[in-house]
Amino acid sequence: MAQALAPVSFNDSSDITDFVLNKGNGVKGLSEMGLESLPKQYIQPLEERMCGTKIMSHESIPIIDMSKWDDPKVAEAICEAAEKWGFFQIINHGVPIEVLENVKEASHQFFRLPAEENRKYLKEFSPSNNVRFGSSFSPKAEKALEWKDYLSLFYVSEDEASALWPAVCKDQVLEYMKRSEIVIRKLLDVLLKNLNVTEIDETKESLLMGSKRTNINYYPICPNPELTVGVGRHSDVSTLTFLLQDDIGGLYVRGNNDSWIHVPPVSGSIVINVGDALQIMSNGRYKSIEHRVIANGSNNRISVPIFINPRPSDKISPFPEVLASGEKAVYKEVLYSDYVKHFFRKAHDGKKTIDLAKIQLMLSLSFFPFFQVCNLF
Ligand SMILES: COc1cc(/C=C/C(=O)SCCNC(=O)CCNC(=O)[C@H](O)C(C)(C)COP(=O)(O)OP(=O)(O)OC[C@H]2O[C@@H](n3cnc4c(N)ncnc43)[C@H](O)[C@@H]2OP(=O)(O)O)ccc1O
Ligand SMILES: O=C(O)CCC(=O)C(=O)O
Ligand SMILES: [Fe+2]
Repeated sequence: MAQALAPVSFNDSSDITDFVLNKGNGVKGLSEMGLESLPKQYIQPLEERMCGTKIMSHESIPIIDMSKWDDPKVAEAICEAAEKWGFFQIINHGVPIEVLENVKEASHQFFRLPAEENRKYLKEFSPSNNVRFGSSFSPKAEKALEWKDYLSLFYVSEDEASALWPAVCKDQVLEYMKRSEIVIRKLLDVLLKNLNVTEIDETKESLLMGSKRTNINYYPICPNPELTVGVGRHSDVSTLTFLLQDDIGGLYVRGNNDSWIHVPPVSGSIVINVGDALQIMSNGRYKSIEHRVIANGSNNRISVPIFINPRPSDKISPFPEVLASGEKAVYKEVLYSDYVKHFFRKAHDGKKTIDLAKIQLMLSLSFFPFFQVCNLF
């Protein structure tokens, strides 16, 4: 049962920000007050709303059955999906359904806690930088806030997680992460073989899956879902993202020609998507595709992504094996923690984060005779 909130009235918009972000009520607190209309901070500009966009209802991202894992057709389907779509769903992946159900239930338990409990994990109060409760994405940088609360758990060790993660969900999240590991290794193995990387040594293991972060996203019922977003357009900064969603739906992936494609909930499935780090390491062969989540007027929604990342101290760049045939590097070397900080310090802005790593074509003006002539005047 949701906690009944004491009546709160807001005099101005800074009261709402304080209630949601500083007091730790989240948008969940706003939603449970039964607001009749969306506070103005959450109203997105027209171009960021879903209405008016082209939705390709007859298209869908691939669904890949992993039960016949050794079948070369499965590997082929995975690589093709990562190249063409950057997104696919997997079924019969080997993570027990019970583990998935338990993590969804534990996520609801966390978001059923009173605000005083959740508040303990706000950046200012959290016992560790590795556990963080928040709302929206980057509130200080955003012109319009997003209708989402989250708990973000950076994995360091079982001991640290046992000591610091919230008691209502730590065991279930740890089990989910442990069981997903084998599937993630299989996927990376296949994707890397296709790039002529036949051995994942210690260095590559760190670059591909040296750190893991699990987020629990909570999208409460919204009074005017058409005016806002759950999560704005972005690509993930991970190597791969392993995403569990519940049965509500609302995740959209960018398709061709400015269109959007829904990722329908499929019972027992996991959504896999390529992140920017793998796009960089594969020199653009695998694509991290823009995606977003709409707000919902009648149901609360939960999703639980595991972001598989390089270590913060790793320097990422295209793998030598990918460039061995003479292919030109499209991306330069970047320190992964710099890359992630750049992502977190701005509002969601589609695929712009990766510009940080792009090698810019320097056209020296003096190279062209025409400009040399102009320079004379
Ligand atoms: C929240 O909504 C989201 C999230 C996402 C996430 C998509 C991903 O792909 S997450 C995978 C990211 N990779 C990693 O976490 C592994 C590497 N980690 C690191 O490099 C570092 O741990 C770090 C994340 C860069 C933090 O380093 P630290 O030195 O501790 O830096 P800070 O100063 O604390 O943070 C910098 C800046 O980022 C903000 N921030 C930090 N962690 C989070 C977090 N978990 N969630 C949200 N924001 C975070 C922090 O507030 C700082 O900003 P300030 O303005 O406060 O200075 C996709 C879509 C979503 O909607
Ligand atoms: O909630 C979802 O389905 C996707 C969330 C997402 O894109 C993210 O957390 O990076
Ligand atoms: Fe995402």
